[in-house]
Amino acid sequence: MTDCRLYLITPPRIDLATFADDLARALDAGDVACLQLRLKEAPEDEVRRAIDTLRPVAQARDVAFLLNDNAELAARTGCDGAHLGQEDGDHARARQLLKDGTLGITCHASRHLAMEAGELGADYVAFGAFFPTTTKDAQHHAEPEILEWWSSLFEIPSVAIGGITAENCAPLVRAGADFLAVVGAVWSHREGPAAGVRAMNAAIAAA
Ligand SMILES: Cc1ncc(COP(=O)(O)OP(=O)(O)O)c(N)n1
Ligand SMILES: Cc1nc(C(=O)O)sc1CCOP(=O)(O)O
Ligand SMILES: [Mg+2]
Repeated sequence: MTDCRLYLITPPRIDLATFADDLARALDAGDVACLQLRLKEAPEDEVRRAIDTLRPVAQARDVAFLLNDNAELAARTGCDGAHLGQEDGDHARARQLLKDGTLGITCHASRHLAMEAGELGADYVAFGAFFPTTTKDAQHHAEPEILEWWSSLFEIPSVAIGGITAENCAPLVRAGADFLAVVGAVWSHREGPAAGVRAMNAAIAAA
């Protein structure tokens, strides 16, 4: 029995009028540990409206609501935390702003970046991209060995990301990933997002 859980990320662009219902159906379909709001290129007022609409949907289901890229806005709007990349500002300042909230940090395929993130108090470190992805232009490639190495030495949870699907995720679960972060595997699932959540949970359990 694995402790690995699903970490859901929104598509980069959403239609807020319909997305809240889609999200509720997806979260009701199976276990989801957290939802990251990742609206690339949206102006701040649009991100705020999305937070106001989607945060209650997630939090009512005990799904942690994390904001991509902006720890200050996350702290001001009742989010449970933020996910920051290496180019997303001062991580130490973000740790202060978020107080007890969750801070996740992108570490690509770098042991050095992961140890740095752990030292400044990250709640999880994210490695990727493990597989080709069309969701973003990923510049780094990670192998499952980095998950094995990390989990053998550190207690801080790891997140695996990048092109992960129900079909290819087993080696990442077996290598010790604590969370699998996905966009396409859920939102582009051929039978819809709820089926995507069910398929990911079944694959994690079977790994
Ligand atoms: C869980 C998780 N891991 C990695 C990323 C990538 O973050 P970043 O490098 O800042 O890239 P963008 O998401 O901002 O394009 C993530 N968002 N979530
Ligand atoms: C947002 C993101 N970050 C990545 C990284 O490698 O840091 S890969 C990625 C895209 C994840 O989407 P999908 O599950 O559709 O591949
Ligand atoms: Mg970022």
